[in-house]
Amino acid sequence: MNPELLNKQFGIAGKITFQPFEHSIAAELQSKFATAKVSLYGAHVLSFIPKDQDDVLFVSPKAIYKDEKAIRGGIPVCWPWFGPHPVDSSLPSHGFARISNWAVINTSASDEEVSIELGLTSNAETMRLWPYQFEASLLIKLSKELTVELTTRNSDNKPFEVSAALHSYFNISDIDTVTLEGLSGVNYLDDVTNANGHQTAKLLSFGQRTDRRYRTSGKAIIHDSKRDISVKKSGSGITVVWNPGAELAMQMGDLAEHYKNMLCVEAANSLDDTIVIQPGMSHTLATTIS
Ligand SMILES: O=P(O)(O)OC[C@H]1O[C@H](O)[C@H](O)[C@@H](O)[C@@H]1O
Repeated sequence: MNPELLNKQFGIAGKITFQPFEHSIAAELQSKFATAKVSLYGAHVLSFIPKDQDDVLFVSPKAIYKDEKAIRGGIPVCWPWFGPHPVDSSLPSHGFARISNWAVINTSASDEEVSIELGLTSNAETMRLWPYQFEASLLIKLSKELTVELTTRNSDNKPFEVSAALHSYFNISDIDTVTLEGLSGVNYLDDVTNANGHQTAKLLSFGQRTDRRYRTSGKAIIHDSKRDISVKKSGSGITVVWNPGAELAMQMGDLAEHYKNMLCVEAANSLDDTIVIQPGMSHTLATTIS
């Protein structure tokens, strides 16, 4: 598909247009309240800009745009596994959705909301990486809020297991001063120390490498000096909180010093919230950002 054909088939005047973007194509969405940009490579939301605000999402100025590489920032779709593959570490980290080209399935627009649905279906290449027939879709709805819904449908004749994350990178003023609310009283697995923990403080602060999987389905609020960002979710029993900290970030060519301006708060299915999907059934993991 090229942008002209996509504009003909799915473009909506003044609301949705398709443009060439790096090695792929991006959809630009414009609602009454905000704009958003979505790359078809990875079904990757790259920006969410409410009127008169800065981008709510962070994309690294050092992000690398090429096939087989995930874009550093925005909302990578980690699927059908989160983190390293459970048994074969040679397979792509965080699955293959974020390094696959997705198709446009549908677009729609009303006075209040603009939406686009992207799809990824099993094929010879995905069967090599993950031997199941599936239909995945990512529905992106832009109104005052941004909602992203990842639906996995099992179109095979045997059950399969999925872990996943909507790995949202938020644009923040300074990792040393930002705080995160909503995790108090929640148990977590600390992936830096590999130890279990329990959050007692009302606000979580950073300033060092943080990589935790919190066992919660509740909402979180980022308190930044310039605004609050609310991260709601559904179909998710795990919230991943990640910032690599200075030392690790400096080893990441596509991030480096820009780690200071990002915080990941991710609606996820992982650990004992890994989802088993029976043939013909589906599961939806969703996040709403405002
Ligand atoms: O570098 P990536 O493959 O995009 O992964 C980035 C990060 O994703 C998640 O937040 C994990 O919890 C981290 O352990 C990981 O480092």
